[in-house]
Amino acid sequence: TGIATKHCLRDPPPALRHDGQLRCPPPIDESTGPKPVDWSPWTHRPECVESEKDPGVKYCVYSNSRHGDQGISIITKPKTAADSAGMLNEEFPGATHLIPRYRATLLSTCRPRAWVSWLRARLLKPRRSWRIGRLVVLDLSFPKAMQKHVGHQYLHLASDQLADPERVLGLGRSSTAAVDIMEDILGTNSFSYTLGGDAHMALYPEVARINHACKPNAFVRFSPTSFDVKVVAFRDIEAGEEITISYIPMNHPREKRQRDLRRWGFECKCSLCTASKTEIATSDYRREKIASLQENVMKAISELDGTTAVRASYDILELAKAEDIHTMVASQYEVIARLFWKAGDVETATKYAQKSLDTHVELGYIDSRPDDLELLLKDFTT
Ligand SMILES: C[S@@+](CC[C@H](N)C(=O)[O-])C[C@H]1O[C@@H](n2cnc3c(N)ncnc32)[C@H](O)[C@@H]1O
Repeated sequence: TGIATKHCLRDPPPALRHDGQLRCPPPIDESTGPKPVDWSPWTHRPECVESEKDPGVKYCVYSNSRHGDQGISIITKPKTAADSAGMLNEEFPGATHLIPRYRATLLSTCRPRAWVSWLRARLLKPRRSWRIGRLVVLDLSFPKAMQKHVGHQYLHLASDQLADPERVLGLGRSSTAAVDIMEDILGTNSFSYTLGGDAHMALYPEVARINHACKPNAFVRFSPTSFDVKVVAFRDIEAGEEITISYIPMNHPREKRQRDLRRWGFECKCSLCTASKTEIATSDYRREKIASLQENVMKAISELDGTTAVRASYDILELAKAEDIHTMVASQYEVIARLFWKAGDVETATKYAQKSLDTHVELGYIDSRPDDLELLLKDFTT
């Protein structure tokens, strides 16, 4: 049932602030009441529908059209919305790397539906990022729980309640199966996103403008505490160079990457996929070798053959470096650390654990915290 938000204390005196009951809980469904009600933190009355397949399970559209500059709409279960409402008040921590002037450049050069590199950098340094928020978030179980036309109706409502629905409607569309424009836009442009522990899809209209490359120069980092995302540069991106991200895991050979991307509705034309035959063969050779060495590591671990596991892991590390798969380099340091830890060599394990953390921080994947190493080593023992 709904909660009458009018009667709760919006700004309790400091002495009472510890008592959560006195605060306004976020309204969770459409039955809160028809009259002037403070829907805070939502700007619209949440519209809800019961699952066809699972009676009793409800999904609602929650919108705040003033969040950021484009608003936010979330289609999810009431509990997830209530639990995550606090994220609306948060910003991505560590905002020191922002390059605000990017916004103007990005928006003015926007060319919908063009594959050509519309998104160009002025100059982006490694670990420098540009912060973006405002989106549509959709619980992945929602489309399966609804009749198609009901699902589409709620998707349209979610888009209509944003500050500028045109920003969503102007996005590229490439699905062959979708029957509805919003379904196509979400399928073409959204990311997997976890909210309240459940799988969701998230659409960030600005990130959606970034093309895929199999050797990208940037990646998207999601905030754990807010709805913001950052686009972080892996390396210096020159003025005029296109900003690219990878839509898929970065360590696969060309054929597998093309297969995966066809599911997104396109044939990849990035520089790696269109390189010379020799370059593609060289890259595929290394990536296939990484995959077979990973199998060797697993086999050696199951046979308690630490020496073989460590040797194969070093080989993977070198191949990942040669292929510029930065994320794999960082995680491979951790694999090596864990193998040494298992073998009882705490000193070497600690050295590689630190290298893994440093590489993640250098890449901008994580922000450095004083207890990082301690926490990682603790994880080795559990
Ligand atoms: C998320 S959108 C990217 C932005 C889009 N190019 C735009 O201008 O709005 C994904 C679509 O961009 C195109 N695209 C992205 N990366 C590509 C690539 N590496 N090769 C070919 N097409 C690509 C495909 O049409 C794909 O369906």
